[in-house]
Amino acid sequence: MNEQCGNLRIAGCSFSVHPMSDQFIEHILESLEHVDTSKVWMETDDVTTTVRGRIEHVFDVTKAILLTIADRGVHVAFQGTYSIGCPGDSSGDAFMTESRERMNELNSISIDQKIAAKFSLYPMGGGDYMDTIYSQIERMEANGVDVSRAHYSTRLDGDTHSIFTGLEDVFRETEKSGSSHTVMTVTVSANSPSNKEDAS
Ligand SMILES: Cc1ncc(C[n+]2csc(CCO)c2C)c(N)n1
Repeated sequence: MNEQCGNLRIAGCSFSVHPMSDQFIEHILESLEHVDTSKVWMETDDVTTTVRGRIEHVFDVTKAILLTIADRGVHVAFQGTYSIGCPGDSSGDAFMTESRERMNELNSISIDQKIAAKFSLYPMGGGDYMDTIYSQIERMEANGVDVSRAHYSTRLDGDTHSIFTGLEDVFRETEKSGSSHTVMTVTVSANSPSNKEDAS
């Protein structure tokens, strides 16, 4: 049954995946095809794919696309810009009435994939933005993610599910803390040959 969510704001992510493989076209197109995107507005062009809708579906779909490619063992980079607070157009708004059940979590959860990530949070239009950023970085540590400092971003090492749960929590909490427009950029590397643990 669909819920009415009139007071929810539309979230979105514009993202690219870059599989380091001669078969990059197949990896990109097949992952976009394989993942259930029925609960988000979606558009793909030669640079990015944009998904828009409820926060849970935006994170569910982006995580599932990354995992679909990484699960094939290919080295893949992901870059995403998540945003909430920009007024949506009517075609995207229609997806805000979708129910909360995530369409890809059952498949995704069976995939065990370590990743390295860096994220940057930009809470705009409300309160002390540095306080918000520092408290959200602390929240990440509570999720069992290995958190370390980096220039202009925070590095996260760990399991894909812990990291994406943490990123979604950070995004939701920043929104709740009064930021009128929140932007979060996320860069991920999976199956990198230069991964410290694998390289010996
Ligand atoms: C998620 C995601 N969406 C779009 C592109 C852009 N792109 C680059 S190659 C290719 C397939 C052949 O056209 C596409 C769609 C991307 N890299 N990742």
